[in-house]
Amino acid sequence: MVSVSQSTDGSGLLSAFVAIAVAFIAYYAYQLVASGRPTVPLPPGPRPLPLVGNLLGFPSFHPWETFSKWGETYGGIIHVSVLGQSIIVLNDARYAIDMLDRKGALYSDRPTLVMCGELIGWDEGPALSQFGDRWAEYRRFFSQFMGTKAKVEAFSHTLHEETNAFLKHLLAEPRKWVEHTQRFAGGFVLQLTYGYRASDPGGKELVKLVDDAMEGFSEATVQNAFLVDVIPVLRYVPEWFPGAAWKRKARMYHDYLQKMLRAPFELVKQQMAAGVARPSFTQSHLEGQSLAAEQERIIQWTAAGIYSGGADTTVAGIESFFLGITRHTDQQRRAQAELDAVLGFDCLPTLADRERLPYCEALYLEIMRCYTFGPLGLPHVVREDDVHDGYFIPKGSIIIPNNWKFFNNPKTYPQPKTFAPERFMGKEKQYDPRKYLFGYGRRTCPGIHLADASMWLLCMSVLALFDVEPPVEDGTPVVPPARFLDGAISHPEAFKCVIKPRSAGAEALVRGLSGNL
Ligand code: HEM
Repeated sequence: MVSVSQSTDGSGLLSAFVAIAVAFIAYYAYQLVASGRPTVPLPPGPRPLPLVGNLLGFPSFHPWETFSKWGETYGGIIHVSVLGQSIIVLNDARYAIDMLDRKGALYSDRPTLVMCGELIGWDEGPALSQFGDRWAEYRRFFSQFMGTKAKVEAFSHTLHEETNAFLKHLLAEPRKWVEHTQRFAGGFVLQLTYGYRASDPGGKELVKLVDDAMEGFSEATVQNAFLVDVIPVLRYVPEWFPGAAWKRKARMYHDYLQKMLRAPFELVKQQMAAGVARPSFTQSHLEGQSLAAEQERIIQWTAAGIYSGGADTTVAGIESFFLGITRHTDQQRRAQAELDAVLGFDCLPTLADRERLPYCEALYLEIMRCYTFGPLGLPHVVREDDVHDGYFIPKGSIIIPNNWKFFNNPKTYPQPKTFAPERFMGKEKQYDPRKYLFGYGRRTCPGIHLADASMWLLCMSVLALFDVEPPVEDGTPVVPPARFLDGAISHPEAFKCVIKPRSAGAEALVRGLSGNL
């Protein structure tokens, strides 16, 4: 042990200082090695409180707006912590591409969501599975089924049939357009996955099953919407406990999910046994196979992943399109003029016409950007410690890409508050919003081609044959506000619009269409 007071000539003092400094350095180095932390700082962010971190300031309403405000102070990458859980918010798309896309092997896990994953049961399915063998198996099935535009073209007959049915419903009962949209989106994926039509007996009930189950998914994936995600030990609270209504909700959504997984699947099996099953994803994987229980469960979940992944998201996209064209009737007219010029009056577009309709395409993309229904996508988790752009990203951090902010970045989209489809035309074409909206890296939405084809065809068919306008009160159009609900998939708030066929010819065309009514 070194005693400073015993030294008389100063060299003892010096060696004592050196010894203390060496001890400090050794201790600090040990701490770094033990914790594995490099000597770089965390990304900046609002100051955390002891123990709870940023829990109190963490937004539960429209988090993308608060995240964007934080961005004005702290920049493109922000660190916050909630009860010791690191959360990294990305406000600059460059970070999302560099981290989630380019370092995909590191940034492709999912957070453990106690409510949505463990209690309701979604953690067994593709969207919340951790990066690993089972998840890779799901992705392999998705890719075989719908991984390219060419594969999706094989579904175009079914898509046209369901679009026709939608147009007929729209003509008959225009006020129920949201209900028709749900039926269209649910009905289309129902056919692909199980060969069952929404118009078949019991079809409506099957579509409702997915809506009920997806309501639980959407509600429970909002960051910290349920206290049990913040304080996991609450998972042990019994249902009868005062204030545990959320626990009963978890059971209700759990039951919906199990029903959604099993009911259509069992139906296909029964139909196959009776020799009346139509071709579908499920039928093709069961035909002539004797599957072990685990393999059967994977097929069941993959089918449910297609069915549930496609229904609610597509509805939100189509609702946003209706909102966009109701609010921007001049642009709606210009798109209709292009359709008339390219296809002729009272004609329906097909997927093959897409490239000949650049303004329609630009309108579709600008609505995705301005009226985004996927403001935060789904969160990723980093598997190991990382250093990115000089910042330390601790293993297990939840990464949230703030798509809403990306879509409002004036560097990528000049004058972002201006609705300008032209930004997606010509040589100066700006960044395609689908690159953000459908997620990142290895977890990029596997339904991207299917969703894009089905939304585009339905939206363009509506434009070709219907006018969609704001309601008129006292001689003045009442333009609906652009307000969105919370949720991983964010639907526009209910709004009114007036939908009429564009001409007698358009009406006659719709009446004559064949479709699964
Ligand atoms: C407008 C429609 C859609 C949007 C905006 C959308 C968006 C997304 C997003 C943002 C993710 C998370 C990506 C990430 O983690 O970075 C995702 C994942 C997923 N989507 Fe979609 N999606 C849509 C339609 C569909 C369709 C039609 C299907 C199936 C037919 C589908 C199936 C899935 C599945 C299974 C996952 C989980 C993938 C995984 O975690 O590996 N989605 N989607």
